[in-house]
Amino acid sequence: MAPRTIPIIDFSQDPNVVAEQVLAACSTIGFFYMVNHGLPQDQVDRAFALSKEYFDLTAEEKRKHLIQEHNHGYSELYSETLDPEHQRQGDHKEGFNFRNFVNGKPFCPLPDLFAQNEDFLQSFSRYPRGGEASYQDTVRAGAHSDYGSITLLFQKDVPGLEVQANREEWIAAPLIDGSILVNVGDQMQEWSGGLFKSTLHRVTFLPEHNHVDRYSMPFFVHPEDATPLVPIPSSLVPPSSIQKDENGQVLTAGGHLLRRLQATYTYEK
Ligand SMILES: O=C(O)CCC(=O)C(=O)O
Ligand SMILES: [Fe+2]
Repeated sequence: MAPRTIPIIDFSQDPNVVAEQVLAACSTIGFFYMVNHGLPQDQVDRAFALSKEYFDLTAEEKRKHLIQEHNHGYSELYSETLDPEHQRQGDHKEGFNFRNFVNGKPFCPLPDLFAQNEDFLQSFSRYPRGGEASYQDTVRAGAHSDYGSITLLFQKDVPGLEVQANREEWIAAPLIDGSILVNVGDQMQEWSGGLFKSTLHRVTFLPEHNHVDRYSMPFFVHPEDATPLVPIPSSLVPPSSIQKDENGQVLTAGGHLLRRLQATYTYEK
């Protein structure tokens, strides 16, 4: 049975205790808050300030770097639909995703603002205030699991994230000052033979969203595209079937990501 609240894990404890708590969280609810993690708050604040500065640019400026299949660039309001089976409309949020830097170089040319602040880049999302009245769903970012290994999420000012505990009940993921919310993604679930849970989560409209923009920064941790998604040898990892792609090959991290992006994004050429 997964806990009904998201556990808070103090990373300044004895590492063995931390490891036990991480194992318990990842194998039940698939989410935990990391506190005393050592990442200075002023760096987080600077990254949020950079994200605000970027989203405040004109639509024309932002559209110069529209996201394409390679998953790098700007996504406009409604262009991503995280839960295509249940949503009537795309997500009420805008975002900017970055691909891994290789040899210190970004995958594609960056907007000037980002090129001058490379140390602070991760995925940025903004959920603009208002809009619920004209929006057809009460959900702003559809229910989904993350596609990578783990995600480190920073939220600011207003909550809205919900996590599905026990595969049925939605529980709120409140803001906890100075914490990083960590969750297991699909790749980690595969590597652990299903021991670690890649849990559904979503963002819903809250009354305060009428007045306040909501910003979040998910840092999606991904391995090299060619990494196979096969269970790692461990006494804790149960034997499980290995996922294959359309060509009968073992599914890779990059293959899985591509599948998910194709199902959830509408790209403009
Ligand atoms: O904005 C949030 O709080 C979460 C967003 C999210 O789950 C995602 O972008 O994968
Ligand atoms: Fe997510």
